[in-house]
Amino acid sequence: MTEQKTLRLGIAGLGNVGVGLVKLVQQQDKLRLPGNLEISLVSARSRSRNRGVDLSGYGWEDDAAQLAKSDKIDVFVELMGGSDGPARHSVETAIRAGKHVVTANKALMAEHGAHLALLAEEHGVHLLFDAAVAGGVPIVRAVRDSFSGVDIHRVSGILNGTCNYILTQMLETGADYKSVLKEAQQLGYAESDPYLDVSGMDAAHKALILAVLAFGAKPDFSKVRVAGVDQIESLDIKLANKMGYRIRLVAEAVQDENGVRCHVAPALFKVDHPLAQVTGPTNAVMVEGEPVGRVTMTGPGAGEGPTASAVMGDISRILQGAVTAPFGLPVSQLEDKLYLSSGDGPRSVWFIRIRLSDKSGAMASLSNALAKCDVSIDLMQQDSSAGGDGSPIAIMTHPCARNVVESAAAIVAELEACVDKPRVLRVEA
Ligand SMILES: NC(=O)C1=CN([C@@H]2O[C@H](COP(=O)(O)OP(=O)(O)OC[C@H]3O[C@@H](n4cnc5c(N)ncnc54)[C@H](OP(=O)(O)O)[C@@H]3O)[C@@H](O)[C@H]2O)C=CC1
Ligand SMILES: N[C@@H](CCO)C(=O)O
Repeated sequence: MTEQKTLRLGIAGLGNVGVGLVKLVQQQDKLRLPGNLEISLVSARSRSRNRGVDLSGYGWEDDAAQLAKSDKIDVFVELMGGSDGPARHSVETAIRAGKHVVTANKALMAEHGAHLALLAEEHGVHLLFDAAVAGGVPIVRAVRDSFSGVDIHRVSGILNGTCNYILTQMLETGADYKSVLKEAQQLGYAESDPYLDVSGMDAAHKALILAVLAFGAKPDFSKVRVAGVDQIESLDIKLANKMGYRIRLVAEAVQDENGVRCHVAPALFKVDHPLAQVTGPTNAVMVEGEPVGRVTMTGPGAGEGPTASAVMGDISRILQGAVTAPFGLPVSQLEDKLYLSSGDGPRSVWFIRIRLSDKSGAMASLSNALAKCDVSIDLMQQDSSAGGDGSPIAIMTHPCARNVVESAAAIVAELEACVDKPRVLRVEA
């Protein structure tokens, strides 16, 4: 029998995920790892903070980049976050020093992934990031490795646990946006800057990583169209619900004749649609391609334990050996094929939420404005119980292009009877 390999870890970042990883390493006897792990060095900003785990046996390094190149480690685990600054610097330092790297940092991989992957290829080290997309769901590994024999045409789903938690809690408990976001932060789902979550940026980082893995697209974050949930109000969720829909933040990367388009936006799904049934911090990712058909993976997308388990999966892979290109294909083979879709895009049904003043003629001016732009109304719902300024009205249109409905919304916004900016959301088939 061959002797079991031992890897020495250096962990930079002892927040939600870092502490989760330390706990897992401390319980490694219960796991099925193909070797042994030792934590040699750890780093965080505050050395004195009580983190609820015993760190007394590990060396401490104030500077993550010093830790990254220390002779005392074999694997650098980056769990600090941030697309630049210490995260980027220390990962580069580790790779240049010949250390394997594991990171959960999607912002870093989306914005500098090609550069870091090339560096890792040149130095013959692992750069693994399974935790960066969908937390505990092993979708990175599945798309990169298991589906490398599949001609993928679409990857889509719910990729941000915080937003999904906010959207479901606001509906289920009636709580307001701010208090639910605070809960998501307390539960360890949100980024240290939660703007990244609610603006859709975090899901966009993840969607871009999936686009690189699924389509061999060269990463370019400026080619991702992003909208978040920060503009969604309880009223929108309530009106959508009354019409039999749920709002979800959906991310998608699709290959078509023009290349690969990648976008993130809130959209409405019928209550019986599988994505409408994904609640709380759960993520769901659907991969469609030939000859496999459609595969959906669902599971906890955020939080200490699930994310740490994904980091541990990557460390376990390093124990197994064989270094492969971080994105599956070598960086030299990634192609410039991401493109920003134009406004006309595929035709769709749209949900428009408007607040109209209670003056006579208000409804007539609204339907005239929509008719002028060729936006035809399929269903209309009024919520007289909502209170506040104006009467909330929700409309489902007949299918039309995005630029058509957006021009109509801009004209409606200028009507004297319109109290605030109309909300326009795509209704998914
Ligand atoms: N939370 C989650 O559910 C998930 C998170 N991720 C990713 O994992 C990474 C970590 O997330 P999370 O644990 O939630 O973040 P936290 O904010 O909880 O923790 C960040 C940690 O990094 C430390 N840190 C920050 N700057 C430095 C620095 N310059 N040098 C050394 N340490 C530093 C902080 O130190 P201190 O504690 O002293 O302030 C803290 O311990 C991020 O990239 C995130 O996007 C990925 C998937 C899921
Ligand atoms: N903030 C992220 C963490 C997991 O990547 C989320 O809520 O999904």
